[in-house]
Amino acid sequence: MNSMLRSARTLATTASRSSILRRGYSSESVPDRKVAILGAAGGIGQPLSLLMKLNPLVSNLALYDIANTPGVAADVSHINTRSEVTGYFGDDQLGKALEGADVVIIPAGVPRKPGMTRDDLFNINAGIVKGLCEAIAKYCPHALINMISNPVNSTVPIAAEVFKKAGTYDEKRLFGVTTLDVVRAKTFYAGKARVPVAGVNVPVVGGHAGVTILPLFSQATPKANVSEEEIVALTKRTQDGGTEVVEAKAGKGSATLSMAYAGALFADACLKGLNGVPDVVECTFVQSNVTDLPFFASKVRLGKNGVDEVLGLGPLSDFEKEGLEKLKPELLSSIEKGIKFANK
Ligand SMILES: NC(=O)c1ccc[n+]([C@@H]2O[C@H](COP(=O)([O-])OP(=O)(O)OC[C@H]3O[C@@H](n4cnc5c(N)ncnc54)[C@H](O)[C@@H]3O)[C@@H](O)[C@H]2O)c1
Ligand SMILES: O=C(O)C[C@H](O)C(=O)O
Repeated sequence: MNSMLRSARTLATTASRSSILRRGYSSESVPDRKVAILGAAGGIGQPLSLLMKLNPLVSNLALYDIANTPGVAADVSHINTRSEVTGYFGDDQLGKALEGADVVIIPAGVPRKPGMTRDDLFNINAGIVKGLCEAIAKYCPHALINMISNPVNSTVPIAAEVFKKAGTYDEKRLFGVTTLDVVRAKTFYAGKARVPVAGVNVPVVGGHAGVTILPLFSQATPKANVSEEEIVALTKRTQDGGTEVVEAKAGKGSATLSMAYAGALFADACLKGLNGVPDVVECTFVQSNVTDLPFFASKVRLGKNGVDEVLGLGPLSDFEKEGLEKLKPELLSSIEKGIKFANK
């Protein structure tokens, strides 16, 4: 029995070491990193907590929610990976959850039901995000913020305004998580192009709601014989991906598992950037000069201070150019709605 336990322990240690080595580190050089998840007991929060517990770049995992985090934290903490896990709940414990955090991931807030748009979540989620960002400004003003709560097109501008008021705003550290759009675009493209999904890349730009989600299939790799008609259908399916899940869940919420996966990918990219791993590039919704809109999702190089460089759009097809012009009014109005709310 003892020898069985020993081999299991050796396997876990070897797995964790080799995954660190795969990420470009020597096993001695991985710095301590604290990640806080706000909304950790929710549909996204729980599987995201699990995935972040499996990430060897995390040394301290703080799980915060208004309730139920002690159970989630106790459960996840038994997994034999690197990070220490602590559960926090209620306003009184928010400061402790945030103190010293390098990355704060925010999936707190209500999800959609069939028939709703993401903007229909604004009235509840805007207040939740505002309150959480006020606490972030106080307890971990230098953390990288990964905003998942919808409507992302408005919650990111709300966060920016809260940080500006507190005097802590750094545009390099605030990210709207649009990785799920990229994950979907890759999956749908691989299916149509009949290529192995593992090697597929598709940038997705714009925002994170309906037509503001603009996948750039003209830049998808590997190149494949996909007709214009199929590109139109792939674009629509990517834009409606969230709604597809909301309808399939029929009142029981929106994407949680694929979102947890996407959120974990993006947080991992942020941690790698912080740790100085070169050439970490992800699409994300950030303060931007790429278009005339103040916030825009595009490829971003991540570095030791968060955003290292916001990359341009590259060549667009006529269909994508048209999509870009179409998305601007809606995206601008969602951004302005967020800014107005934060300043009222
Ligand atoms: N960015 C994206 O691509 C993407 C994808 C999927 C879902 N979402 C959004 O993520 C959000 C969460 O979705 P879900 O399915 O996990 O919802 P959920 O209702 O299952 O979980 C939300 C959690 O947030 C918690 N919460 C509420 N107020 C809080 C506060 N003030 N502080 C801390 N926690 C608080 C709740 O207690 C709950 O546990 C929704 O707004 C949803 O639209 C975004
Ligand atoms: O669609 C939603 O409401 C959730 C999320 O934004 C998604 O894209 O799945």
